[in-house]
Amino acid sequence: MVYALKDVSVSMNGREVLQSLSCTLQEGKWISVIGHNGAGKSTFAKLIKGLIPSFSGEYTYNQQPLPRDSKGNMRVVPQIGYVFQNPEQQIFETTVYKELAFAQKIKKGHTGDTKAEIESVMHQMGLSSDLLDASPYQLSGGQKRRVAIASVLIADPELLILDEPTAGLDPLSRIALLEEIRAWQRTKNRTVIFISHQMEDVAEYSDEVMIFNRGRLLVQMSANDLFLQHTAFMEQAGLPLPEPVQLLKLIEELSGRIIEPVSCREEDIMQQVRSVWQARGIQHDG
Ligand SMILES: Nc1ncnc2c1ncn2[C@@H]1O[C@H](COP(=O)(O)OP(=O)(O)OP(=O)(O)O)[C@@H](O)[C@H]1O
Repeated sequence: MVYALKDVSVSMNGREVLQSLSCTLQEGKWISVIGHNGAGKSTFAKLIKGLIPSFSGEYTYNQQPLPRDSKGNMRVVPQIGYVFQNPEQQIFETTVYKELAFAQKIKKGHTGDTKAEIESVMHQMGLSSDLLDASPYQLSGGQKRRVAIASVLIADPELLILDEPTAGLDPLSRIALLEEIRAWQRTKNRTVIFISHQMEDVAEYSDEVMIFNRGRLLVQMSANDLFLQHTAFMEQAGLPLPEPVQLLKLIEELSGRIIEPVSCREEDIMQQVRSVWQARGIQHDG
């Protein structure tokens, strides 16, 4: 599956909020979307989901135009899941089970094995089945967020949009949640569009990164290329580098050596940094 935009512009209240946007979203990729407040990230996500009825340019799915209604307006794309910011605010059923059963019914038009599917999605999101009878309001913030995400995953979307899914979570809950989403994505080979202001998470999880700047897509490239080779794009957008990359640059400066980690993930960077450090220690000892 490939979603593609070609020369798309979006105007709202007479102002162009996305300009000449062209990109492709490939199957099985974790694509992070970064940029300052107001850069156009959420508008891009809504556009992909089909929530923006009218725009100029082309939006295709597997090279075919996406369906429109009789007035030519874009329709909501059902196979895309959208987790809005603070999704737990949209939980309204009295138990976790009812919330997920409701989501399953409306999103999937479902009449099959409700309970088994609900338990499976709970498991994917690291939630115990013991919580099925609990009121969502008894859950912790992290658990509530997971239930809200599970209610989107239950429709088995082929592309999942997450708009700042970890906002307000503590560091441990944040990592646990992202790990669960990554496990889901990898097992099913799904595409994730991840909007985030946390550059460390972006470096850790992304295959590709899209930088938005003032309504324009500045660049779409692999996370490794962006954070290890082409950091000028981050400077151009006024965005900070992930902390491990900042450390890498500092050590390079201090050691006078170019360090080439295999990826921009923290573990790979720290491994290289440690070996440079150790090599210097041995030199000093000698
Ligand atoms: N319904 C609307 N009507 C008019 N302008 C809008 C509307 N929705 C968004 N905008 C404008 O479009 C621009 C992009 O907004 P958008 O929400 O896409 O930014 P963002 O990058 O997601 O920001 P943030 O990081 O704060 O969520 C902003 O200037 C915003 O004010």
